[in-house]
Amino acid sequence: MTDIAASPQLCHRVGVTSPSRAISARNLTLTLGTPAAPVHILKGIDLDVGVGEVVALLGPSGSGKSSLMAVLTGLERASSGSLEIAGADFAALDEDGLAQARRGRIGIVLQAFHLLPTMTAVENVATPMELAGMERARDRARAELEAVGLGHRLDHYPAQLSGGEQQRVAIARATAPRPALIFADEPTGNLDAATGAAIIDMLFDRRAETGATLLIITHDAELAARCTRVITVADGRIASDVTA
Ligand SMILES: Nc1ncnc2c1ncn2[C@@H]1O[C@H](COP(=O)(O)OP(=O)(O)OP(=O)(O)O)[C@@H](O)[C@H]1O
Repeated sequence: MTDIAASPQLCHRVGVTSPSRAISARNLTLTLGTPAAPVHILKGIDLDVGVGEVVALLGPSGSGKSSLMAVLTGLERASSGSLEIAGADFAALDEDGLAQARRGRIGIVLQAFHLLPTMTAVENVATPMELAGMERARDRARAELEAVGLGHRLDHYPAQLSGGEQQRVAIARATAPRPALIFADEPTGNLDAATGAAIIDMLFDRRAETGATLLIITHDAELAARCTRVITVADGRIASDVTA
């Protein structure tokens, strides 16, 4: 009998472990608002993203990019459709299940950093790993902060750091658990151009180092050009999908 676990190629084919697709979504919809006044935000999204792809998500304001990211990260439950993220069936999970599936699988970087103000840089990076029961969380947090050039800021609080430094902490927090996927929503939106460019270099470097799949929401055409694939969202649907 073939030992599936001992055959990575077969694992890929049968989808037992190490799925070759990071994202597989079929006919995803998201409707919010009230029953009397429903807002149809996502209107049937079909999307496959392979492991290691670097995808830019473009589209006009209000087109549904952040909502799509919220669904793909499990922060928001789709109203209908199927969704597999790094081998986990997100459509079948309840809130607790989604939270658990996110841990270690997904790293998120947002425009507004979202660091905890009462924790130092190393605590901000280590705490999610500690909560997820990962070993050596502090050591890993220190190493990741060193990798983003903040080895000299480990014990600083967010208020003692510049915007660019805070975003580097947020990147370290997202990448330290070695997630299969990193999602970034306009990660340079609060930074000046030079700092923003340095942050993107850092994010791309860390992604390359970890082999994660990266999906990044941006309005910046230059940044989109650095991605291997550009998806445009319009009115809750995928309007175009171009692989370089
Ligand atoms: N909780 C909610 N209830 C009702 N409508 C919502 C809710 N959240 C978002 N929307 C609407 O869904 C649409 C898509 O919003 P979303 O934030 O996903 O767009 P976006 O493409 O990310 O926009 P931007 O580029 O401006 O950030 C918008 O029209 C927004 O007003």
